[in-house]
Amino acid sequence: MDPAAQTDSHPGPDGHGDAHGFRRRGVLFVLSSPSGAGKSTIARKLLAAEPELGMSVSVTTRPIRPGEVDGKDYHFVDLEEFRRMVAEDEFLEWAHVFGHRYGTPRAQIETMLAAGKDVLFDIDWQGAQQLFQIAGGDVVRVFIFPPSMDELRRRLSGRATDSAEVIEARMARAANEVSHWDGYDYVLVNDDVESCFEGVRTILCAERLKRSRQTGLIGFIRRLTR
Ligand SMILES: Nc1ncnc2c1ncn2[C@@H]1O[C@H](COP(=O)(O)OP(=O)(O)OP(=O)(O)O)[C@@H](O)[C@H]1O
Ligand SMILES: Nc1nc2c(ncn2[C@@H]2O[C@H](COP(=O)(O)O)[C@@H](O)[C@H]2O)c(=O)[nH]1
Repeated sequence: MDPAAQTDSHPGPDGHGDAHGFRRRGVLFVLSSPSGAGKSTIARKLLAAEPELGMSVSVTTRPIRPGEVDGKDYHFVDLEEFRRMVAEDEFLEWAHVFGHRYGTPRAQIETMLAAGKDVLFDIDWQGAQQLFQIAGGDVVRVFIFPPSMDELRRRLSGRATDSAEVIEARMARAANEVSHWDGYDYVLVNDDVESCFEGVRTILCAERLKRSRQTGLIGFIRRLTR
């Protein structure tokens, strides 16, 4: 990634920052969990609630599921095209997950950051680690636990998008995914969708504030106290 895209301030509508005069840069916001714990569900709610947040749409060699839309849920490609993208260094990170390949295309992230957006990533622990290294540690990583492994299995079955064989493979990998939880900045349990969403949204808001630069703060305070 172009380091300038990652660290530059977004000038905001008045050229000096956001509506309050604060400069800020894009937050790289990662959600990981074992498959089926609910991160896509939380991600959808977060994107609907936060217009300044853009979604990183991954490229995958996995077959498309019923109901998925190419270009919205993923960019679905064959192995040859994925290999071409790797060879031409088009990925910020990529990994083997559940027998398929998944990668984050670099160009869309640069475009969103240049437009002043924060970026949401739904990626596994391998992707979170790679992104952390690329971004020099300036990544917010949230790990979502299911309430129990039985409930995880119920959710994977209830989603009705995968065969029994695929569900078993994902359950078999769940313990491994969970074992990486302590590499994350925040950990939440998705027992209830609404409260998990509120938790994730609170983390995003707090991290945005932490990164705010106070360039316009003095003027803002003067205007307030005039
Ligand atoms: N808190 C919850 N309570 C009950 N069901 C839930 C909850 N959160 C999500 N679900 C349901 O669980 C299923 C799996 O959720 P989702 O697809 O969001 O998981 P995921 O972590 O994104 O999975 P994957 O990694 O495979 O993409 C969906 O059918 C979703 O509606
Ligand atoms: N390292 C990456 N992991 C990714 C990426 N896109 C998705 N994922 C993760 O793969 C699994 C399976 O997803 P599914 O849609 O097949 O259920 C899940 O844990 C995702 O978070 C990526 O670009 N890089």
